[in-house]
Amino acid sequence: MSGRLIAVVGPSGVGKDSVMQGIAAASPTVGLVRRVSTRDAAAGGEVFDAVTPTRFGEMRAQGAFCLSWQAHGLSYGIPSRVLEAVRDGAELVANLSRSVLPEAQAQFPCVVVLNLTATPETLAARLAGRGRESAPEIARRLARAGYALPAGMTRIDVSNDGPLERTVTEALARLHPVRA
Ligand SMILES: Nc1ncnc2c1ncn2[C@@H]1O[C@H](COP(=O)(O)OP(=O)(O)O)[C@@H](O)[C@H]1O
Ligand SMILES: O=P(O)(O)OC[C@H]1O[C@H](OP(=O)(O)OP(=O)(O)O)[C@H](O)[C@@H]1O
Repeated sequence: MSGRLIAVVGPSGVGKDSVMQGIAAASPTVGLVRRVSTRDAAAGGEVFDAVTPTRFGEMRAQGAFCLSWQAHGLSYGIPSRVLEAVRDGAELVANLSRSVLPEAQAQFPCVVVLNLTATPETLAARLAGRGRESAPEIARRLARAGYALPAGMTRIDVSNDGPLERTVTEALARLHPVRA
């Protein structure tokens, strides 16, 4: 039986990486996808595989990614083995751009979108607190917060305005409902 990709999406600073890590830590059956990105390896935060833009282009040309996109002046890729693992039955959680959701739906046997939300005030405070981006870069990320999600996908909306543990508990309860 094929598995499922849990696509975690939402505006910059909403807590995608934090919630993904919480889900993987709390649920031994859910695996965490490690992205490839041209972001500086020393940037901190998310654990990812850092490559140069040239290497990223080579990898994409060689079919190393099942999904890839550009945002914030950076390139991001999901390794092709992720698609193979889901086809083989794995349940994996990945941080995706909202712009690649239709492509993810077309490629993967099953996708559920975990859409995280937070108020603009929360987003601004979290990005400033994270300290990974400059003030102009934070402003550009906040301007993208309202990016629309495609219709017609299985989607779970969860607020991450409150404590992280509460968000993780609610997300897991809705991803893995207990059947009587
Ligand atoms: N529920 C929460 N409460 C308080 N701080 C949070 C919460 N979720 C995430 N954060 C913090 O907010 C910042 C942005 O979180 P991050 O996971 O990097 O978001 P994203 O991946 O969506 O940009 C980080 O510093 C993180 O520790
Ligand atoms: O099209 P969007 O849905 O706006 O997403 C654009 C990009 O922003 C996020 O990247 P990244 O994790 O580098 O940034 P973030 O941690 O600030 O969200 C997300 O994972 C996408 O790669």
